[in-house]
Amino acid sequence: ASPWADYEMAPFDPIIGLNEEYSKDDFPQKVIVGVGAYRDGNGKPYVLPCVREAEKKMMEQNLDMEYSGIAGDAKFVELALKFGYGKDSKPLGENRIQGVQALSGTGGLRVMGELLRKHGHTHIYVPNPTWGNHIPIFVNSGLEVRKYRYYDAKNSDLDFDGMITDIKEMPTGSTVLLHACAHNPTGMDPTLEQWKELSDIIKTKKLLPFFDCAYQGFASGDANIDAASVRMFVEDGHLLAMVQSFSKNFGLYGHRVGTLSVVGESEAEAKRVQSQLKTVIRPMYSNPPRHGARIVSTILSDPKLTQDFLIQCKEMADRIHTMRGLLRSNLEQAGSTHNWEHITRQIGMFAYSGLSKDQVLEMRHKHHVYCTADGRISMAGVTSGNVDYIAQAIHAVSK
Ligand SMILES: Cc1ncc(COP(=O)(O)O)c(CN[C@@H](CCC(=O)O)C(=O)O)c1O
Repeated sequence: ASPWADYEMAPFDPIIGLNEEYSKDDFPQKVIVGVGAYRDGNGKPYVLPCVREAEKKMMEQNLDMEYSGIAGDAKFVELALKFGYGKDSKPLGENRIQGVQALSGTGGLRVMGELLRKHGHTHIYVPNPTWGNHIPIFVNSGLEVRKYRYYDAKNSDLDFDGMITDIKEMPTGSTVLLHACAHNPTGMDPTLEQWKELSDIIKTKKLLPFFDCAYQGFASGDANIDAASVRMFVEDGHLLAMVQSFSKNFGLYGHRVGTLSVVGESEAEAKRVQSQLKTVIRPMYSNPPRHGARIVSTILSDPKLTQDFLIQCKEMADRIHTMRGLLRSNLEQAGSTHNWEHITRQIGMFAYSGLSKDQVLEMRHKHHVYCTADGRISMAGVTSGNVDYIAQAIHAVSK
């Protein structure tokens, strides 16, 4: 008999699997607002012009195709950490922040999950709700995933009191995963004052803050504003970890470009952690791909290209912001009596609509509008051409 005879068909991925179902739908006005990947005003994937510019520059350099180091492209990591932590970051200047190139956010999260388990951690706390893949990433790392309250569905708002209460209950030394900005899937972020309160309580509790920074520059349109939470925690003296993804802000989705870094008490300590990260990486995938890291490195080491990037990233953020206003006003014009102000209060890639699973499935099967089962709408998939149709569909299933 075949050695594969007893393999079951695995279920579709709740986010990426939606593409598969959508592609089989031949309804002419079908719309997908599932995967958090930016689309331009015509609903098409968007390659930032500064990325094309960078590739042109790279083509002239006759670059080799040698293996990268286990920790990846050192120049890229240096520039990426400066972009994330800030060029004036004190610990960065003291070399107390050390990192590795990661296979984008997912890869960085998994490597850190493996490192934590390898060094005796048994659990990690993630927000409820959180990006769906966070859970299997850490479960497969061998960690127990615990949740802390994050969202008040009744009021479509942050459940800050619940969050603080749950954090106060966490055992000392626990790792607490935090979305640096543009929380996925709710789009609800703590205010700066709330981040300050979180920093104080996390410090008092001696927890390990682990930032997932997947939308820097893409949320508010300002890369410094979007990194304010991480930089505040570093200012407050936290020794933390951060994953950076360059999928959305640089539009490098399929190039798998990211970093994983730690802030240590000393340069030597941070370098010891970096060396341990390399022992996880080597037997997992050995070393990361070069092209995407070279693109980011080419952009961030060229003042003109950096300026172009910041403008082009802001343009993406601004388009999404405009679509939020349009979706909300179209819902109101469609005659919906629900309060949709949370759509314009939320930030980043996603609107957490509040639609129930049944309403989502009805919208999918009857109106051919595809969002994830939790009611999350990728605002990047909304355009002035389809916003009315989407609003009508949401209204039809929620009146
Ligand atoms: C908070 C968060 N962290 C990490 C990632 C991982 O992205 P990388 O490309 O590995 O850096 C995502 C992407 N979440 C999007 C994209 C599709 C997906 O991977 O699920 C989403 O939720 O639709 C994310 O939203």
